Amino acid sequence: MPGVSIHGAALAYAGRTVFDDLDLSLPGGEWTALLGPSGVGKSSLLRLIAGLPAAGGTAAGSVRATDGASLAGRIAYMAQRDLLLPWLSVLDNVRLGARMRGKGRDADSRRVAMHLLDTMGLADRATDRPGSLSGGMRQRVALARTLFEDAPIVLMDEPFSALDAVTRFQLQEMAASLLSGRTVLLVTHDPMEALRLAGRIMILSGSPARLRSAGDPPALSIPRDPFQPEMAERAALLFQQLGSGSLEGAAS
Ligand SMILES: Nc1ncnc2c1ncn2[C@@H]1O[C@H](COP(=O)(O)OP(=O)(O)OP(=O)(O)O)[C@@H](O)[C@H]1O
Repeated sequence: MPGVSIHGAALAYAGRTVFDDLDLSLPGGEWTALLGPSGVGKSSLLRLIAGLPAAGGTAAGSVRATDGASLAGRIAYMAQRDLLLPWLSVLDNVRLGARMRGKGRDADSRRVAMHLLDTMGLADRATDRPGSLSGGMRQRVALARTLFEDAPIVLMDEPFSALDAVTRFQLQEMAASLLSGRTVLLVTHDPMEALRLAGRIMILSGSPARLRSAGDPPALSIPRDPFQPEMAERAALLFQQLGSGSLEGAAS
């Protein structure tokens, strides 16, 4: 599975530098979690890696796959907003990427999309329009759409944030299993979520923002059991690390 190497990432809006000269490597086949205070630039970094434009801003940097091949068509990106198309059914939203590539209407893709919706507990809403769904349901459809892409590299921006605690727990497990062995970058505000799912945890903080490692997560199998004592200890430390980071910009 290819990793991703980001070099010299920079972003500014109206002369204000959000980050510059950032380097980050996403090891192939592993989950990397990205934590940091609100507004520090996590979504922007994810968008830059996805090759999306910084509307109204100036972005730079190189993003390459470690196998040397093009990244085109190998990245699935789940944005913070679900971006569901209101005029399409839930089922057609899940297979939207394939439809846009001129596929996705065959029985096979219908079966895969229906299976994902079933896993998300939404099989009975397949023919509904997104407007009739709750925020958490919409987020599950967006997650199903991301998984449907079956891409080796997956970028997810707070994919579980709108879910109730029990559904979040279940979908974290499901995503860990379905995306095991993929190269994943997960933006989250939840330290325990990062600790459950990621092989590496990075913190983005300060202004301009800098990246630093939060250290190794506990040596437990993924998805890690949050009820293990070492997870609670590590989460407490991560809270401290995040707290100190969030004041860096204000102090400087
Ligand atoms: N289109 C834009 N025009 C001007 N500034 C922007 C624009 N988009 C983002 N920004 C600014 O860039 C900075 C980084 O935003 P970004 O959304 O990447 O942060 P974030 O860390 O993902 O925040 P959150 O955790 O709240 O989602 C913020 O200060 C934000 O105000």
